[in-house]
This record gives sequence, structure tokens and C-alpha cells, in this order.
Amino acid sequence: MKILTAAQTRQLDQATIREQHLLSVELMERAAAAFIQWFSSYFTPAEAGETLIICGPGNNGGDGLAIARLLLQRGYAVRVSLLPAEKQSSDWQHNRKHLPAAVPVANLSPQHLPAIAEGALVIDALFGTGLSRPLDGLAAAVVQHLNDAGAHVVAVDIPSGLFADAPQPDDSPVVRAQHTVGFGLPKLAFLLPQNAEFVGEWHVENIGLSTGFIAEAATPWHYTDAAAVAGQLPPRPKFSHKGTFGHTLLLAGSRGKMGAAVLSAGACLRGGVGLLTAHIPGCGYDIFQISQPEAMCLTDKQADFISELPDLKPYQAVGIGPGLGQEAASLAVLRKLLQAAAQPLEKTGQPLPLVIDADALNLLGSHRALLKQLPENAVLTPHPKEFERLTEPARDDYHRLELLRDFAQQHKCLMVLKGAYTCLATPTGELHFNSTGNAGMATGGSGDVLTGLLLALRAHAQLPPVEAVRLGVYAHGRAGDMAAALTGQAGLVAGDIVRHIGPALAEL
Ligand SMILES: NC(=O)C1=CN([C@@H]2O[C@H](COP(=O)(O)OP(=O)(O)OC[C@H]3O[C@@H](n4cnc5c(N)ncnc54)[C@H](O)[C@@H]3O)[C@@H](O)[C@H]2O)[C@@H](O)CC1
Ligand SMILES: Nc1ncnc2c1ncn2[C@@H]1O[C@H](COP(=O)(O)OP(=O)(O)O)[C@@H](O)[C@H]1O
Ligand SMILES: [K+]
Repeated sequence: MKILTAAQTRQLDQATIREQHLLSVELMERAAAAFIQWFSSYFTPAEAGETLIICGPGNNGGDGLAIARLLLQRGYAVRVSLLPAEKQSSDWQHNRKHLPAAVPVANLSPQHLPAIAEGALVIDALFGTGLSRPLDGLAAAVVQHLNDAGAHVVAVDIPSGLFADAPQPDDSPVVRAQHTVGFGLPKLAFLLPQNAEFVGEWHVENIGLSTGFIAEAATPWHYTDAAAVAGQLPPRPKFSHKGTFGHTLLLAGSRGKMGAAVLSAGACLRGGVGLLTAHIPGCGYDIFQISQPEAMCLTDKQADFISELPDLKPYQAVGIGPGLGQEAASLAVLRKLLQAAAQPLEKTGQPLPLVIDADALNLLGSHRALLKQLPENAVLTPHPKEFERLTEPARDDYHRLELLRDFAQQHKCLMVLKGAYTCLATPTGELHFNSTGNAGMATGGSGDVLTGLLLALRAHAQLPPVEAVRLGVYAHGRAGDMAAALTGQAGLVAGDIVRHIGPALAEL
């Protein structure tokens, strides 16, 4: 699914109106009806109580007026507050005219801010994607009043005061919604941690917007939902054998962190790899062999950390980092690996696929000259702190995305910035936000599991690099969601994700 800018969203509305021979007010009616559909499935009239709808002067306010009419028809008690303005949009005027007299309407003024009881339901239709500057004056006072009242807010399209695709100044007020009901496509603003307190839970309702316009629209931003990855995992041919799905090497573990190697190896095996060899420090031999009997194991001459790079000839992809530690000898191994991986493989003509995580990323961060040696399409999987060590502190989440995109383009690598809505940046500058996963995955080892799964998929001969990683990130989150359905989020541990990789991949 694509994510568009606010400007493109306006063009999309216009294109839909043109193509489908609609009046703009008919599209507004669709949006209002879609909102009602969601709203009425969530709140009965009794639960909603008397619902206040705060309307601005543009089409977002027009939506609010149409919503007021439709809610009244469905037996909800509603009242409306209007933000005075010099001019209202024509669709606003249409819906104002058609608002039944039974709905109480008040004009907002600094002296007349509506009484809002704590927990009362309020629909925020002040401003939508037409917001052109931060809120000030009366609009800002209304938003502040709403936030201070502790109302239960449902925002129409986007919380008022929030830009759809850019940061707003720290001191400009934004509605804190519990729910945001958008139309057509998700907005970039919904996916960023800094906006979570405003957006709440978001939902996107289909209002039949032009699929042709969306298909043509140029955007770097994409949202990986089930449809985006469906059918992408090639079926396993009947006469396949363990050589068909690649042989991977995993360099992981150190004393006290063998679990990272075990989890990562488990995920790689569940990810469908043909063969896995792990190179681990001597101290981990029994732990590893007992817990992952399906994997082969090479032990380092060092007992506590990795100091040797095995011959890479047998392998179609190499993962390094989980539980590695940051010993100088392990840095030397990373250095050798980067040099060796740059040589094109005989079979594919491409550099050896690498997945680089955790301490291997930290080593890159403290020895940045090594970044120049990253082979093309290497996969790096930093969480925000690891990413900061590779680059610089970000001013905000939008800036972090810029840094991520620049990094992937400059080093021709695939950057997986982990967290809620994990973002994959590609060498061509695309950003893919993942839709699966849950806060239960914020637990030690979840990232190690992702590394193993990505390693398996990067060894898959039929999966191009970007598809492999996008698929892996999606399946990892989906496995986490399946696990959490059984354990609850608090009870989820990384091993539960490993156990659900199979079912998650099977769904695809
Ligand atoms: N017919 C359509 O094109 C559709 C539009 N829809 C709704 O329309 C919304 C967009 O409508 P508009 O483009 O009218 O935009 P808005 O309703 O967001 O507001 C635009 C108006 O507010 C003014 N404004 C912008 N920033 C301001 C600020 N900081 N302080 C004071 N005034 C400010 C603008 O000058 C303009 O008059 C969407 O978010 C969505 O809710 C939906 O009804 C779907 C169909
Ligand atoms: N709140 C969340 N929502 C969705 N996914 C999450 C959330 N928190 C963590 N995750 C996922 O869990 C993994 C955590 O990785 P990481 O931070 O490297 O943990 P560790 O180093 O302990 O393995 C990432 O894939 C991340 O996307
Ligand atoms: K709004």
C-alpha cells in the first residue's frame, strides 16, 4: 500500500471526483458514511452519550457536519461546535444547510468553549490534511481546552494540528485522540513514535478512491500489509532437497550470550533454510548442539568470543552479530568478512548476502571506515540506538527517516530500522513500513530472531533482496502477533516468535 503526501491526498480526492463523475460533496458523504460505519461498530448510542462534534471551516469540518447528520439519523445524541472563520468551503456550506435543526449548534469563541466532562466522547473535525500552518489563536485554545478536559476523542482523518507528512513545532497544540479514522490510505504521521500520543489507535476506511491515481503516484513511502507480501514466498518444489534452499553461516554468541546464537539459529531453521552452520565460541558448544540439533556447529579456538572466520565457500548467505560482543578479535573477523563478501559469488555474480546485527553494528559504528566496505545489498538491522551509533542523533522521527534513507542510498544497503512499524530503507530510496508486530516483542532476543529469519530468506535463490527482507520483517511481526494471541503481550518471549515463524510463513 502506498503512503501519499498531504498534497497528493488532495490530488487523489480530485482525481476520484473526476474519474467517477462525482460531486465533491458526494465524496464527502462517502467519507462521513465510512466514518459512521466505524463509529457505530465501536460505540452504541448509549455508550456514546451526547457526542460533541467540533468542526473547522474546511472540508474536515464539512465531514464533521455530515457525520453529525448521519449520527442523528442513527439515533445518537449529538451537538456541534463551530470554529468561526471568514470563509467556509462550499461542501461545508452544503452540509451546514442540511444539518437538521434538532442538532444544537454553538459558535466557538474564547469566552464560549464548550463544557466537556472527563471521558466524554468528542469527534474532532477541526482540521484535516488542509492544515497549512501550526494552530494558533482560537483554534489552538480549543485544542488545548479539549486536551485539558480529558475527553475521549475520535479524530476525523487526522488529529487536528498534526501535519500528515512533516513535523510540527514542539509548542504547537495537537489534539490527543484515542482513535483516528482516516480515509483510503494511512498517513506517514500515523507511523511515527513521536505522534503516538496524538493519533492513538488508527483505522483506515475504504472510500473508493481512484486506484489509477494511486498506482501512478510517485512516493518513497510504502506500507507492507498482508496484500503486499501475499504469494511472494515461492512454493517448495516437490523434488527440492536441502541444497535447494541454501546453506547459511551464522557468526554469533559469546560467553553469557549464547542464547542470542540459539534464538537466531532457530529462526533461521524455521525460516526454511536448507542447511545452517553456526560458528560460535568454544564455551557454547554443548549449549548450541543440544538446543539446535538441526544446525551444524563450528567452534572458535577462543572459549569466550569469536576470533576466526571460517572458509566462506560453502555458504550462500552469512549472518553476524547476535550476542557477538565487541572484542578486538571479533572486529577483525567482521573486517575479514566484509572484505571476503565483496567478491562476487560464482553462481550469482552478486556479493555474498550479509545480515549484520547487534554488536556487529556497534563495531561498525565505532569503526565507521568499515562502512565503505559494505557489500551491495548487505542487510543491517539496527534499533534506533544502534542506528544512532552508525550515524548521528536524529532531531525527530522524520529526520531519522531521512538519515535512514540517505544511509541506505549511500552504502547501497538495506536498512531495517526496528521498532513498531519497522522501516526498511532500500538502496533506491524506498521506505517500507511494516504493519505486523506488537509491543510484546519488546523483549530481549526478538531482534536475534529477526536476524536468523532474514538470513534464511537472503539465502533463498528465488527471492530478490528487497522482497526477501520485506517478507522477513512482515513474517517476524506476524509470528509475534500469533504468539501474543496465545501468551499475551507481557508473557511473550523471543522463543515464542521462533515457534510461530512456520505458521506465519505458511499464511503467505
Ligand atoms: N471532497 C474532498 O476532497 C474530501 C475531503 N475530505 C476531508 O477534507 C479534509 C481536507 O479538507 P480541506 O482541504 O478543506 O482542509 P481542512 O478542513 O483541513 O482545512 C482547511 C482550511 O483551514 C485553513 N487552515 C489551514 N491551516 C490552518 C490553521 N493553522 N489555522 C487556521 N486555519 C487554517 C485553510 O486555509 C482552509 O481554509 C480531509 O482531511 C478530509 O477530512 C473528505 O471529506 C474526503 C473527501
Ligand atoms: N512495540 C513494538 N511493536 C512491534 N514490534 C516491536 C516492538 N518492540 C520491538 N519490536 C520488534 O522486536 C524486535 C526487537 O529487536 P531488538 O531491539 O534488536 O531486540 P534484541 O536486541 O533484544 O533482540 C524488532 O524486530 C522490533 O521491530
Ligand atoms: K481532524
